Amino acid sequence: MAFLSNFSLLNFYFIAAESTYFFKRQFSFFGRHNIPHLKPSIPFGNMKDVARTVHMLDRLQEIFDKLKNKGHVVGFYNLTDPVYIITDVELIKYITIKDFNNFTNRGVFVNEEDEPLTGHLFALEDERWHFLRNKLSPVFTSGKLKHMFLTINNLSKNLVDRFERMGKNGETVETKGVANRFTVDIISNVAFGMDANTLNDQHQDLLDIFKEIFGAEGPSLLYFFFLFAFPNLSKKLHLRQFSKKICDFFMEVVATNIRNREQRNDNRNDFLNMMIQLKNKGSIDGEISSETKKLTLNEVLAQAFVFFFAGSDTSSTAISFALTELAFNQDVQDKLRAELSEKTKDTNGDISYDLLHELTYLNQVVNETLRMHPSVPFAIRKAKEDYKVPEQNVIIKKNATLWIPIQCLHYDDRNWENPYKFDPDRFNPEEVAKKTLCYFPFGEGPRNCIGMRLGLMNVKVGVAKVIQNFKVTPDPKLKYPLELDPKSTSIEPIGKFPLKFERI
Ligand code: HEM
Repeated sequence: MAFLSNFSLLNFYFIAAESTYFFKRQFSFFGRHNIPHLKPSIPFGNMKDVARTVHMLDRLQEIFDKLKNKGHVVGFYNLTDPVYIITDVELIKYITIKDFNNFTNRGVFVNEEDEPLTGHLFALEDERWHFLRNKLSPVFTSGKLKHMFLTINNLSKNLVDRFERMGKNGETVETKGVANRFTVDIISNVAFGMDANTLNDQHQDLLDIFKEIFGAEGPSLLYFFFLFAFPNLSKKLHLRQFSKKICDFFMEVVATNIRNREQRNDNRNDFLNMMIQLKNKGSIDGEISSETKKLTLNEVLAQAFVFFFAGSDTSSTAISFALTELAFNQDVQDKLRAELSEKTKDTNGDISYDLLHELTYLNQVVNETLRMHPSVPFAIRKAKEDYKVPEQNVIIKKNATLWIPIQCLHYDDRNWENPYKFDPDRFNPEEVAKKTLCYFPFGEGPRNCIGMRLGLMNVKVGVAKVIQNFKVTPDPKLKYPLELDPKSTSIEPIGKFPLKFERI
């Protein structure tokens, strides 16, 4: 017994010494490389209390504000992983555009053997990313978007009906829940040709999956940050990004739709058919392409999945924040409604694809929403080789992770006057023409958001239709300025988005 307890004691000392060495080494990284940073704490680095009492974005903002004048690159410990935060707009242009070859990848979790759906555009690297990006870009040309617009416009009628039903008699509506249904219906339709109709309470299965990916039912935020920080270790440990249930569901639904279309020779002009063409012929009908290598079925399924994953919550988050800001800023809401009435007076309220692009104030409102509440608050890159930061005595080390803190840059008072005020006039076309904006809601460079125009269309149509039909006001319980809910895996205020919709 004595021997055993001596052995355990030795083991204990050994593990304690090893851990102390590990943490000391990890947490001295920025000190050794002369990068400004805030003192980390063991074992969470700069993530102490995050996802419990502090929102991740509030912590990032605190670090950015304290250190932004101390260097173009500052340090942040995501758990024990040192992450370089870029605070300078010129350097962001270097990283995302000029020196893109050194920062092509994100270095995020991919495990195609265990989870084929992780082999998607957002996560893939180098040649595989390049091949798929080239193949998928024609999906978002103007002609194809016009076609998608018809779907979105039709679904917006269901959106209005649902707000009307739920908001009857002055009831408060949790707006994000409804906006989620709208964007799930859109993306399911355009990405896998499925008439989900969740706005009319059909396909609860899709909503359950959505909630498992984005909601409280899914893994905690810290789990995702672990996958982010240690993608290779996570792969070795066979950790999953998405549960087997989610993967099986998607693979079954999309593969069945593909099979049915192939059997029926159904040549609908939509996203799924473009993917079927890429799988069977290597190119999309009517598009000139020098590369005719075909996509595999798994590649098609993973891309359909990433469109759902990257396209639905981003758009519904933006719609929910836009309506909430409009509820608290009635003057802006009135001005937007006046533009919509004026521009649609000859069309009986209908908005066509071309008219949508003439709605300048709507554009300003959506831009300002994405400035204050970017649905993707930071972009990620990984350095392939050591990188000397231009005009600074700083080296970004090979294999390091970089974050471009989109949201912090949007609140940076070096670039924006009165940044915490919701003011769509900052995007007035004459103002915009005068200066280069520090504005990255869809990222930057060749690796920017491929679905930008579709995302903007979803948000604009959703917001326009609601404001044409309802006066939107906040539930008295909702605090303004909005405070983010630290525990939520989505970006949402404490108490979510409770609003009232009074029919006009
Ligand atoms: C308001 C809506 C949206 C916002 C704010 C948004 C934002 C972003 C951002 C910031 C990135 C990272 C860019 C970078 O690293 O430089 C991104 C990437 C991406 N987004 Fe979006 N997005 C939206 C909608 C969509 C939609 C509708 C789709 C597809 C249907 C989509 C698909 C993607 C994909 C596939 C990537 C990875 C691109 C690549 O690595 O080549 N997004 N998005």
